[in-house]
Amino acid sequence: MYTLSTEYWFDSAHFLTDYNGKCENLHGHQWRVTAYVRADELGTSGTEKDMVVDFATLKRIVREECDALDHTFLVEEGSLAPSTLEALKSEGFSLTMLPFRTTSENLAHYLFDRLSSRGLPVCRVDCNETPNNRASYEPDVD
Ligand SMILES: Nc1nc2c(c(=O)[nH]1)N=C([C@H](O)[C@H](O)COP(=O)(O)OP(=O)(O)OP(=O)(O)O)CN2
Ligand SMILES: [Zn+2]
Repeated sequence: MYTLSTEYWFDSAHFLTDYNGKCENLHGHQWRVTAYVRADELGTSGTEKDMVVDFATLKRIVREECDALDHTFLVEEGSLAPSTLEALKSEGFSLTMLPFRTTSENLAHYLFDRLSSRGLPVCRVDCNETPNNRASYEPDVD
């Protein structure tokens, strides 16, 4: 089994709905994302001979997914009044509407699905909310 990983990051604002503490307030993180791809066998020909995936491809896709979230306000759908959303948009703020509570666990799962849908043989995604606090998502494989 071969495993590759690459790391990238995005800076975003969020708040946690139904949180009894400071994280219910709007605040920001630099989320650091580590994506792992895995294969039993290496490529046999062309650019990806003896590779799981070309690092250039892996880096590009992970960066594109992180850049899509970077410097946006991650908003859980239904967590803000429509008038608030309109006011934020009218001020020119970039919002990313997400159908889940914006925990690091859910963001790791979301990014896993995004990377998988783009054809990467992703096996795990880590999402560090702070240098010390990390959530990982990896599906059951049985
Ligand atoms: N399991 C999870 N717990 C928490 C999450 C999460 O995504 N998954 N998220 C938060 C908040 O986003 C919060 O911003 C994190 O705050 P905190 O852990 O307090 O981190 P700080 O670095 O700001 O802590 P200090 O030690 O106070 O500096 C909460 N929990
Ligand atoms: Zn937070």
